[in-house]
Amino acid sequence: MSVVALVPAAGRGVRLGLGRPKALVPVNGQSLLLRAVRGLLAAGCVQHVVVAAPPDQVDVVAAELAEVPDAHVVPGGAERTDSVRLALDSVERVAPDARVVLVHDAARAFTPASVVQDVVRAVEQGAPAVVPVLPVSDTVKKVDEAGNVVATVDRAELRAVQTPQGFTLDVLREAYAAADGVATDDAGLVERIGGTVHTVAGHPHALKITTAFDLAIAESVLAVDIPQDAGERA
Ligand SMILES: Nc1ccn([C@@H]2O[C@H](COP(=O)(O)OP(=O)(O)OP(=O)(O)O)[C@@H](O)[C@H]2O)c(=O)n1
Ligand SMILES: C[C@](O)(CO)[C@H](O)COP(=O)(O)O
Repeated sequence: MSVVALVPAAGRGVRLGLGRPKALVPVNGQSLLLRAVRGLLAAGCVQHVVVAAPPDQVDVVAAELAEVPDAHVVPGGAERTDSVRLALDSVERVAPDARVVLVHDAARAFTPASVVQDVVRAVEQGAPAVVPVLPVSDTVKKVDEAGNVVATVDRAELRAVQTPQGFTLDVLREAYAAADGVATDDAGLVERIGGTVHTVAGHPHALKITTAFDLAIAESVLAVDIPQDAGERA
């Protein structure tokens, strides 16, 4: 039985604003996608990777991953959920012995190996769905359409959710089969079918590179040779 990781990498990177898919943006000479895929395989518990590429850039992405024999590339879709679904559809062909599946954003290219290992371990120990989380450090307020504060939310009950998210293959397939529309994360689809989603500690280095500021952080801090688990975990 093996572990397969699905890597949605078909986004356009609009908020980053570099005019190219974010996954192909290099940090210190290595693309976010290559870093994310190498990071998954280096964790030692993932055997197969399926990357969802922008449909018009499948060849470019395949060339980017040419040196990674365990990575397969499929065309992605219009929304992240569509891209994950298309990658999931290929698992039977690419990794027929897989029983555990991770879904990991290419944009979280600096995720430490320990987070990948903790998520896989939790699924293998019996959790049907697992997400890495961090506590929320800001005060969080709910606002109305006019921008006025309606309530202050108790942040002790809140967590910011990262990837990789881990699932038994059966549960993720069931969640996607039942999915009506998109979700901002894959565990959300498991919640919709009444599944229990377990949490493990995330890591600040697993941030999602979304804006130019995030990229600057990666270029100045994360891409240097730091111990994988340096920094605070939840
Ligand atoms: N249709 C899409 C949209 C997003 N993603 C992937 O989902 C992850 C998280 O998405 P996000 O950070 O929002 O990336 P983008 O969609 O590229 O960002 P933007 O909204 O700024 O264009 C990224 O690895 C992205 O490539 C995807 O595979 N398919
Ligand atoms: C899946 C995710 O990374 C969990 O935090 C996040 O929801 C992706 O969000 P985006 O809407 O694709 O930026």
